[in-house]
Amino acid sequence: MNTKPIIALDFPTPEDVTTFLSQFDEPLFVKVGMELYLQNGPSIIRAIKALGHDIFLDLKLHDIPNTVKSAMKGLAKLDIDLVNVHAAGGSLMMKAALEGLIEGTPEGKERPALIAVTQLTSTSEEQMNNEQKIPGAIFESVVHYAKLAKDAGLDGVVCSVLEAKMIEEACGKAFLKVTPGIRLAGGATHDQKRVATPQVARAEGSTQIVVGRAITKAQNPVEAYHTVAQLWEGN
Ligand SMILES: O=c1ccn([C@@H]2O[C@H](COP(=O)(O)O)[C@@H](O)[C@H]2O)c(=O)[nH]1
Repeated sequence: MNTKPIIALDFPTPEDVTTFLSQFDEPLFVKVGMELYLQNGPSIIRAIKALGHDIFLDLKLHDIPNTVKSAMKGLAKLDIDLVNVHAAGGSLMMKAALEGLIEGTPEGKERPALIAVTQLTSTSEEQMNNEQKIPGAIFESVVHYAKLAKDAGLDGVVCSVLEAKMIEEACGKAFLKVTPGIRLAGGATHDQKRVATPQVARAEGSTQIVVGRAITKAQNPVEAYHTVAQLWEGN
């Protein structure tokens, strides 16, 4: 799996994406989320892939197993590298997602990696306790979901940097720990609750970092990307 920082393309239109990507002269790893995909559909994936970039399709599927399986079967036909579901959908749903992905991947193509969202990085422990009615520390819930995802045969999870080391201990180094909530030191945290810098992400065992606004809203996005990449790579 590509280890470049994953840039979250949280834009509404293909024009926004083209304008943003045209500033870069290298292949990137980008994330297409709900905002972009739900307004533009599969054509946006084809357009980004034609430019030579790797794609994480971040749709966080969460439904009954049969529905998720069928949806994954369809998504597997797109040229994507990484896709996800919510671990809260349960073991049967995660297994069904994997089956759909395997069945839908065209012959001769590598199946996209499949990961599960544990607890969103915008969720605080207090919120989890009071709103989801899950008692205890948030890391316990995150590690529990990571183990469920591993047992269901998934390739990894989305978690915050703060839980990456514990997941590595529980699920192994090769299990993907994809961590959003990345900020440069002193940067605005916006709606994120469990944040860390790229340096801490590297030290804690994240396998991939996801960076949105710290790059896309920067005055000079290319410079911000290279700063993040250097800190992440330890240069
Ligand atoms: O737990 C999660 C899962 C997904 N995300 C997504 O990552 C980016 C983060 O954007 P920033 O601007 O760097 O905060 C965004 O697309 C989310 O949908 C997440 O943040 N947390």
